[in-house]
Order: sequence, then C-alpha cells, then structure tokens
Amino acid sequence: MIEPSSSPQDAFQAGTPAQKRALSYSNTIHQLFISVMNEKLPADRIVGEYFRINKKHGSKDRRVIRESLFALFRWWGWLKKVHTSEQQDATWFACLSLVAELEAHKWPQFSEAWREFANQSAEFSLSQASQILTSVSDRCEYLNQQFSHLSFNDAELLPEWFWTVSQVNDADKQAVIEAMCSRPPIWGRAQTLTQEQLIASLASKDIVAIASEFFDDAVSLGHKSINLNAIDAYQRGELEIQDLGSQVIGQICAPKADEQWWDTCSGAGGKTLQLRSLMLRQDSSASGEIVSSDIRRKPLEELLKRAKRAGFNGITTAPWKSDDLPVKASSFDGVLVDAPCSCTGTWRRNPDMRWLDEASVVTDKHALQLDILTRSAKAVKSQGQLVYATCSLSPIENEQVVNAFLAENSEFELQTLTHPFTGEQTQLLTIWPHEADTDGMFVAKMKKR
Ligand SMILES: C[S@@+](CC[C@H](N)C(=O)[O-])C[C@H]1O[C@@H](n2cnc3c(N)ncnc32)[C@H](O)[C@@H]1O
Repeated sequence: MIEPSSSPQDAFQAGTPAQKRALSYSNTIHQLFISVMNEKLPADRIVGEYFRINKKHGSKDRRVIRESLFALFRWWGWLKKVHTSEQQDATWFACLSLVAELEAHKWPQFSEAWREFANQSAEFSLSQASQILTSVSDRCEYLNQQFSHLSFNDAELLPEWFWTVSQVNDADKQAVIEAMCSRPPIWGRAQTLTQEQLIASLASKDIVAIASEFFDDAVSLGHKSINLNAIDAYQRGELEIQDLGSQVIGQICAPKADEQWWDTCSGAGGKTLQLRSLMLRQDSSASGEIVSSDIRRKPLEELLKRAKRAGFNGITTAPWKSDDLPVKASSFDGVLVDAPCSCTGTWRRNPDMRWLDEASVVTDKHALQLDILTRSAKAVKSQGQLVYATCSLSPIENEQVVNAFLAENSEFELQTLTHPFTGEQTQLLTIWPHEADTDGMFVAKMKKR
C-alpha cells in the first residue's frame, strides 16, 4: 500500500503551470520511491499497482513518473549522497533535476522547475549540463562539478557487495558499470516464422525490429515500451519476448528435433518455448518432447497458454512438489536446470533491486542450487546432457555450484562451449551485459558418461 508522502506545496512556491505540474509529479515519484525502499518490493510491481489504481495519469504523465523513478534507482549510488532525508526537501528536488540531466530526459520544463525548487535553498546552485552526457565518466564529472563538498566515483553506482561477490576483471570493470547503468533493448525471438518474416510482419505495423547478428531467430525491438497485446505477431505466438542473453541458454542446449528434454525450473516457460521452437526449426513435425516442471503451479499454467498461442505440441508439464523426481529417472537426452538465483544479471532492467537486496541474496541459494542440480541430474540418461544456468553474475551461484556438483558426480564431465558473442572457448560461460547489450547470464553444459 502506498502511503501519501508529505506535500511539498507549502515549502516551495509554484507559480507557473509547469512548476505546479512538476510539484505534482514530484509528489507521486516520492510516494513511489519511498514505497519501494520501505516495502522492499520491486519498483515494477509498485508502479504497476499504482497506475492500475490511479487511472487519472495519461501516457505522458506515466512516462515522466516511471522514467524519473527508474532513473533515481539507476543513479542512486551517487544520489544517496545528495538526498539523505526521507522528505521532499531541496535535496529531493536536486535529485529529480539531476536524473533528468543524467538521462537527458525530454521534459526540460519540469527538470527546470525541479532545479528552481532545489536552488530556492541556499544549499544549492545547480546548473544545467552544458551538453548531453553520454558516458558514466561524463556524468560523474558533471556531478563532481555540481557539488564541491561531495565526491563521486563510477564504481559506487553498484553496491559495494556486488564487487565482492562478482569478481569482475579490472579490464572489464568500466564496461560493466556502463552496461549496468543503461537499459538493454527489448529482445524478441521469432517463433513459427523466420526472422525475416517476423521483421516484415512487425514493419507492417510500424514496429521496427532489427535482426540479431548472433542468432538467426533473434530480433531487437529497441528501447520504446511496447503494448504487446496490440501486436498480432505476439497474439499469434510468432513473437516471444526473451532477452538475448537468456536465448544463449537454449542455443547452448541445442536440442535435436527428436530428443526428450526436461526443463526442471521452467517458470512460465521462456526457455521451454525456445527449446521447442529450436526443435521445430529443424523439422516442422519434430518428434521431440519437453517436460516442464516448477515448484510453483501458476507459472506452469501460463506456460501452457503460451505454448497454445504458438500452436506448439510436444510440451507437457509435471509440477515438482516434493524431493522425488516428477519424471522418470535416467530417461532424458537433455535436462535444463535454470536455477532460482539472485538475478544480479537482470539489474539493468530492474535497477531498484541493487539497492533492495543484500549480499545474502547471492550467498544464501548455493545449497538449494546444488540440491536442485543434483536431483535433476538423476533424470539424465547415459550420454545425455545436463545444462546448468542462472541469471547471476556471481561465481558463488555459478562456478562454485557446478564444481561442487562435479566433485560428487564423477559420471558427469564439462563440455567446452563457444561464447556466442566473443568466440571465446570455455567450459564455464558467463555472458556479461556489455558484450552484446543483454542481461547477464551463466551457463555450463555437462555430459553423462
Ligand atoms: C530463473 S527462474 C526460471 C525462469 C524460466 N526458466 C524462464 O526461462 O522463464 C527459476 C524458477 O525456479 C523455480 N524454483 C524455485 N525453487 C524450485 C525448486 N526447489 N524446484 C523446482 N523449481 C524451483 C522458481 O519457481 C522459478 O520459476
């Protein structure tokens, strides 16, 4: 539930219509910001619920509110030094004006109004950025110029614990920061159509899609938010939304058209659908099958709806309710374990999570991940494949889980993989967000001897 925050109207004089509107936006953004921070719930969820209840906001209002809020989280590692209270005070307005500058938002009348409110306090004399800021370093320099009594550096845009649990090479650190402070495009995957057919179909509805250079079924849909339900190709299951990093997992699984696969942690089936699509691309009457399991029932229902939308047969669900295998042991050509994890690799899309979570989110799932992997491995048949994946960027959830598993299960051996974006050969593959403008992922593939 969102509590109304204290109104700034009394303290700050709004004369012009733009200033009045800027105050009203500030009020809403502040309510949402406090609500996310205090309730520790994802901003996406809080904002979605707020707009569902408050229908008064038009599409422009929603854009200003949403983008300002997400930008606050993206740059919070710096802004928390500026705004140290929970009030809508001058420091709050300074932050609103700063994020509009940092992300070159296209509402100068509101960012100007926020700057004027901030500058009503003797504490500030903020000025507009003299040019569009494109890199994190440019932005850092701008902030350092604005505040002589504070100092800012790039690494603090991610929580300190992230650097401890992630082991980023020094050479990659700046690129990782840049990626983590920008948004990836919306990535889609062509299902039941070729990439070219999908691009043409979307173009006929004025939606620009660009073919990925890496996979022949992947497309980038750019950065603008899309109403999927208004897109025929989506309604017909010809297009699925799936991050390109996530698509790497299905490509590494590389299921053959006649194979039996078990997706043990399928959720709502992003990867199940990809596996089936990859089978059908080889043979339109592929005899292969996929069994999808999850501890939660609801996502499995959603998965079946998505499969129906695409007209896919060959997918069944088997809820996983106890320690016992929900499928037959030693019977699958391939088993995919897309394990529950900290999701640090998805922080580009959910910048709030880096400030809501703590290091324990990375360290506390190792035993569960190892347990799910160990139990899932029992379903792999001789010469079959076992694929372990997460959307975490930490070796604790990735390499350490795989190594602990291999230490106890000598019948499995790691396969060498080719990194699809860099061409590097490796057995333990981390997809870093900066390599191809994606979420971060990890994958390892093992063969049962
Ligand atoms: C990373 S998500 C899966 C995402 C999904 N594969 C996709 O591509 O959309 C991890 C899933 O593991 C499930 N899960 C958590 N604990 C589990 C367990 N003990 N057994 C099976 N599934 C579990 C969660 O419900 C969640 O849906």
